[in-house]
Amino acid sequence: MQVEKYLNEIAEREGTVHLTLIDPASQSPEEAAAMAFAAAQGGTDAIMIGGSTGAGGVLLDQTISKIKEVIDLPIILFPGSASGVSAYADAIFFMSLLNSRDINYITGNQVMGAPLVYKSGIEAISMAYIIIEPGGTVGWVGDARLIPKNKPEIAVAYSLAGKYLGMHYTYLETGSGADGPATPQMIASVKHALGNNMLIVGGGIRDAETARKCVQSGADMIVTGTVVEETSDVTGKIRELVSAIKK
Ligand SMILES: CC(C)=CCC/C(C)=C/CC/C(C)=C/CC/C(C)=C/COP(=O)(O)OP(=O)(O)O
Ligand SMILES: O=P(O)(O)OC[C@@H](O)CO
Ligand SMILES: [Mg+2]
Repeated sequence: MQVEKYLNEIAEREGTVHLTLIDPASQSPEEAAAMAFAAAQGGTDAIMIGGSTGAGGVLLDQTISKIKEVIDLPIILFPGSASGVSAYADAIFFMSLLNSRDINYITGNQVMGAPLVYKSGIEAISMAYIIIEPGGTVGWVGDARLIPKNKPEIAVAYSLAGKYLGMHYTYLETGSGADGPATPQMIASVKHALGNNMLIVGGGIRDAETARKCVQSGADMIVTGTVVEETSDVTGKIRELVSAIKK
């Protein structure tokens, strides 16, 4: 429970958690380590590692070990499949894509990955993963029945189902590189239904204003990936986002 406790305590103390997503397929392990170092300087709380395509094996392990050489922040796996499990990480978002049509994303990869998580001793953090329009690559890969962005009640129903199944975290995802995150109305409705359960929001968050709106609507944690990959000043960008969302 160490990493989950760490995140929940930050949410409690500072109002919000900032997570930086690094895709091991997008750059070399050394470049990933430089990004993670810069993100840590900017005040991010933890690093998420994953991608919807080709994010496993030696490259994943090396990326995590290089990052661990330069920072002390928790490294949390964000797996696109069972091959996204690595013993080098501290924890894994052990998620089920609740609105997938494909059983492999609901329980299949989890069954293949669970023994690896058990053997490696990394911490599993249970999470309901819910994909909203437009959904991006992850929506396509995960064969999600995308939730229309103007239908908060459907997102609420999925979030409650996840909570009643015992999942501690709920992730509202619009897809990496989306035009924006879930609407304030959807975030507010879902958080209201979840109560104390943690709500993560990600997809298309690029600036302080958008991040702040998510948090004011009820997000407990904000994920940014693309903006960090694209900026030339990672520390400055993270600092901008972090100072917008923390109290
Ligand atoms: C718990 C275990 C072992 C597996 C879970 C498997 C599930 C449910 C996967 C959900 C569907 C999926 C493909 C998720 C990928 C999550 C992810 C890492 C998305 C973001 O990746 P980016 O690399 O930013 O996006 P692109 O792929 O678009 O670049
Ligand atoms: O790359 P971005 O758009 O920041 O999205 C992050 C995350 O929600 C993707 O899983
Ligand atoms: Mg990617």
